[in-house]
Order: sequence, then C-alpha cells, then structure tokens
Amino acid sequence: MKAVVKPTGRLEGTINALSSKNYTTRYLLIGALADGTSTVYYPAHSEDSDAMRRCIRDLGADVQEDDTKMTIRGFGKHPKHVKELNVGNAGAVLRFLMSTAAFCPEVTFINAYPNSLGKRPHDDLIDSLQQMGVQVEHNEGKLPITIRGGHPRGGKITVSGNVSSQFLSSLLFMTPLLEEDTEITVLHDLKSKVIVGQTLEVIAQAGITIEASDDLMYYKIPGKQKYAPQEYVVQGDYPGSAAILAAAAVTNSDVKVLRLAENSKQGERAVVDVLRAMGVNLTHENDVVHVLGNQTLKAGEFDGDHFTDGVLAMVAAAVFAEGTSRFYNVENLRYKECDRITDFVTELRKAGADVEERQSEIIIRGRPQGVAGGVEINAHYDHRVIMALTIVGLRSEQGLIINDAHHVAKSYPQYFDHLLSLGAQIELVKE
Ligand SMILES: O=C(O)C1=C[C@@H](OP(=O)(O)O)[C@@H](O)[C@H](O)C1
Ligand SMILES: C=C(OP(=O)(O)O)C(=O)O
Repeated sequence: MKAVVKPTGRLEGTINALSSKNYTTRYLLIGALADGTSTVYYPAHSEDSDAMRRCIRDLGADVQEDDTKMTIRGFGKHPKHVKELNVGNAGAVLRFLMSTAAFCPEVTFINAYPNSLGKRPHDDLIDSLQQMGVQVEHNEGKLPITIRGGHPRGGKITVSGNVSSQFLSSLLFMTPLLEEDTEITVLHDLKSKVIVGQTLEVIAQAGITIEASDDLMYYKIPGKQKYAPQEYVVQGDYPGSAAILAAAAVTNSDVKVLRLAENSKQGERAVVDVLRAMGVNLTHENDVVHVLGNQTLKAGEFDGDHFTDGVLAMVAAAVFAEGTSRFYNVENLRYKECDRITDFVTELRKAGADVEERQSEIIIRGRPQGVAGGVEINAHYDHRVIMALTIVGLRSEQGLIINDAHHVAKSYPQYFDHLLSLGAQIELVKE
C-alpha cells in the first residue's frame, strides 16, 4: 500500500489511543507462562501482538478472544515441543520467546523478514542462554536461530544491556520458573532502561518476586516460582500516540487523544514533556492529552533513550521548529526495524529536511517555513519511519508518497484511519 500524504493545514477531533503494544506482548507472555487461565482486557491488535498470540498458541497456550478481551490458558514451564516459530517482524516477541524456548528440546525461529528483523543482532541474549547450558545455533547472532534447551540452569549469569533491554527482560520473564535461584548482572550500559520497569511491573502483577537493585543493573530471582493467572487491563499506547500528537503539533489543530495515563510507566510518556518543551500548547489531564497546535515550535535538546519508540515522531516535529534540535543517546535506534538513524535521516533529507546524523545523535536544523516534499519515501519496513514521514508530509509544500506504508500495521494498523478522522488529507492506494 502507498500512502499519498497531502499538505494539511488543520487537524481536529478526538481519538482513542490504540492499546499498548509493549504491555500486550508482556501480558500475553505471562498469561502463557502461568498455570491456569488469565484474562487480558483491551489487548492491542497489530502484527506484533498477532505474532505473540500465534506463537504462544503454537507453544500450547489456549487463547480465546472476543471484542474486548483475550483469555489465555497457559502452559507454565511446559511449552509444547514445537519445531518452528514465526515471530513475524517483532523483535520483542522473538527475544522474549527465545528464553521460553529454552524449555523445549529444539525450536527454530525462522527468518520471515530478512531485510528487517533478519538484520537485527541477538548475540547478547544468545550468550546469556549459553551460560545457562542452552545450546544455540545461529547465523552470526541473527536469524534463523535454533534453541536446543530442555533444562536451563540458573545460577550467576550476565547479560549485556548495550544494544537492547529486551535481552534482560527476556531473562527476567523466564528465570523465576527455573529450579535454581538466579542472579543476573547487567554488563555495560542498559539501554531503554525505563521499559525494564514495565517488565518488572507485570511480573509483580503475576505474583512473582524479583529483587532488583535501584539502578536496575543487578537482580536476584528466587527459583521454583509460578506465574499466577490474573486479570490484566492494557493501557493506551504512548509510542503510537506520539505520532498523532506530533502531527497535531505541526499543524493548526484541536486534537484530543484519550486513554493516555499520566502515571504510566511507559517511557514514551515523556513525549508530552518534549512537545511542551518545544512550546506546543497542550494539556494532560484525566488521561487526555489535548493539543491546540498553532504550527509554532521551538528547538530543544533531548535524551532520546528515555522515550526510544517516540524519538522518530519527535524528530519529525523538530523538522519544523525554530532553531537546532538534538536528540542524543539514541545509538540503539540503529538496531531496530531499520537503522533508525541513517535510514531515517536519508528519508527526511529526501523530503527536504535539514538533518544530520552522528553515531548516537540526530541533529535537526528546523525549517518553520516547511519542507518541499514532492518525493517518494522508502519505508524501510519500519512502522515508525512511516508514521514520522507522514507527519512531515502533512506540512510539506507538495506532499509525500510513502511506499510500503502497510508496514504501519506492525504496531498501529489504525494510524491512517485515525489521521483521516482528524481531517488529514491522505489517500491510501492499494498495490
Ligand atoms: O521491551 C520491549 O517491549 C521493547 C523494548 C524497546 O527495545 P530496546 O530495548 O531494544 O530499545 C522498544 O524499542 C521496543 O519497541 C519494545
Ligand atoms: C522497535 C520496536 O519494536 P520491536 O523491537 O519489538 O520489534 C518498535 O515497536 O518500535
């Protein structure tokens, strides 16, 4: 599908935030790791949540669903001995399930997206699993990956947090089920540290005990624990909503996004503060973010690691700000669905933005007068590139054509419908 994004002066209306992708993957997983039946209310429906649902079913969970909820009868620490799993393009689903697969004799994760997830590194998690006595066959740390497990061992293990927090989260989900106690020391830095808080939050909701150091670099996990079946309610999604809020910020707008909890543990909650710091007129009360955009933004400097999945949308807003903006500490954006520094900067430049990359930074010299547009954009298989370039297209002189825009469905299948309902001029062309 192509998205033909046309210049749009005004956005107006109210939308319900989509459900959180990162809470949905977590609740489906701990539902599957429980003995008994859990209920997840308002789960996300996207390619990534479908991938988690499909894989836990393949591993033996019984999943039933209706309009508002999913019920999951879990398999505990005894997944079905499945030969192959297809996680689609979902990094978190792959990494979380690599540890679960250690309870199976032999599982191969296939390479369904060679140009996206197929390029992402998993060495650090492979290394930790090998420390636990699990054999892993892999293609230089990448897919396809075969896990030969059965009886993973606890004890003292290390994991690097330099590339992704998902490796640590994966181990935190699995180690409470082991026979032995486990101690995890995180080596190097821990990127996307905030999201580990979401992991610890949902694990605790299922009655599991983990002792974490204040800096989240060291953990003691008693063995022989069981995930209790529970009822979970998925909150609204900040990373996806960040794109709607940024679209409202760069246009004349009166836009409300509902279901965005002020006390959420999602790091991307910070995008509200980022937009505020950029001078956007907004309020955040009673879980509603209300943007009254007047097309005026000012530049700022931000540590993007606090809101990793919201960075691209905030960069798109900064394209139109007065002054030079800098998003720093974002090197691990290079290891996502595409290289979200080099590939993203390439597409922004095509659109007419004045942007520069450093190894771990994106620098934007703002153009409040707008950008030229009038070109075709390569989506690089990346939902967040698609969402961000759409924002840029709305404030371009000649619009933008975004090729392969269907990949937005990885996290936010309703994105274009939501923008259309706010009055965005976008034509979707099936190919
Ligand atoms: O734990 C998770 O669910 C996620 C962690 C983050 O990845 P990194 O830890 O690789 O930055 C984030 O970008 C991703 O969308 C989801
Ligand atoms: C990086 C992302 O997801 P994942 O790592 O789960 O593929 C994302 O949603 O932006």
